[in-house]
Amino acid sequence: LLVLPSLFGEAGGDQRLDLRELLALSVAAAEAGGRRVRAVHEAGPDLQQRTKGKTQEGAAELLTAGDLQSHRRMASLWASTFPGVRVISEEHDEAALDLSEPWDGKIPLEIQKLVPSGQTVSKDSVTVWIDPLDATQEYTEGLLTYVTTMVCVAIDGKPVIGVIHKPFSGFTAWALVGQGTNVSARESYNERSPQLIVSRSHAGTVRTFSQKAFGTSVNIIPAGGAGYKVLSLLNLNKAEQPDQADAYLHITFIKKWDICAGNAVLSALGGHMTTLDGKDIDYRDSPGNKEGLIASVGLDHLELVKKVNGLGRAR
Ligand SMILES: Nc1ncnc2c1ncn2[C@@H]1O[C@H](COP(=O)(O)O)[C@@H](OP(=O)(O)O)[C@H]1O
Ligand SMILES: [Mg+2]
Repeated sequence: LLVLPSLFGEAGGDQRLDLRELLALSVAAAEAGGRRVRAVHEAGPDLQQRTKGKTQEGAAELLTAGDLQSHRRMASLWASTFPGVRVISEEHDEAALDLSEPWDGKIPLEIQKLVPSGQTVSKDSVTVWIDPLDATQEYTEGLLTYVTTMVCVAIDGKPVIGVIHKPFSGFTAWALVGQGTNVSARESYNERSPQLIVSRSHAGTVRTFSQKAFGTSVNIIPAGGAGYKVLSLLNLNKAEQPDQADAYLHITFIKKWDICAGNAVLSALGGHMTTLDGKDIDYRDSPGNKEGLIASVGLDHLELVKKVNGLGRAR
């Protein structure tokens, strides 16, 4: 492990951020948040679950102590390490952030090997998206394999760093577009008749939609969590990732903290995550994405888009 003392105590003047440090902090934050998610579950059974609102489709949006504590830890790490960086988290917390436990500055060996240091970006170009607990619904149901914590760093609106961490297995997928990643795509995917992974709790009419796009015999795998569904497109063993799919399809509203990290991981592998009409998603601005989502790697993404575009989403 390498410690970077230069990281701390920099006076305000330096507005450049090192990409490798951003990646290592993203991993550290996702894992630290994951420890909170796990601790709350282990202390259970009371997750202090409550409803924070409703989705546009009328489903309850749940919040648990796991979401909140993970948010506090993840947001505090960012705030104490890179003050002033724009961070957008799914959760808010009026309580002051805890700046007493900053990032230790250690760059994991695996990252040191794959990503050279010294590449910097301007602080103003950065937007950090935090999902302190993806698949909250499934977390409350005890379906823990779906649960992830995610961090994404967008630069000028493009997803460049993605981290998806599974607190209950300890696995972390990370990627820095154009530089390195610890995950890979599978050798082949089924293009003619792709297995689609879709939401189990915010599906909308995705089943009918999929049949219109890919034929009535299309194979659909319902699963929780946007992070989990992206992992199902990768080359991971079955014990880690029970579901394996060829494409991820989502037709209802979704927020950018749910999808940015997965988008970065897929981009790093040469894959794509776009709206249903094939547009890239801009991660600079407002959190909502109303245009649906199709994600793939190792497939002709444009062909997929041709099948799902213009079908009328009936949301
Ligand atoms: N229609 C919708 N409106 C708001 N959020 C949605 C949504 N569909 C999915 N999401 C969010 O996207 C994530 C993945 O959804 P799903 O598991 O249904 O595929 C979940 O995030 P959180 O668990 O972080 O809230 C879920 O709340
Ligand atoms: Mg989420």
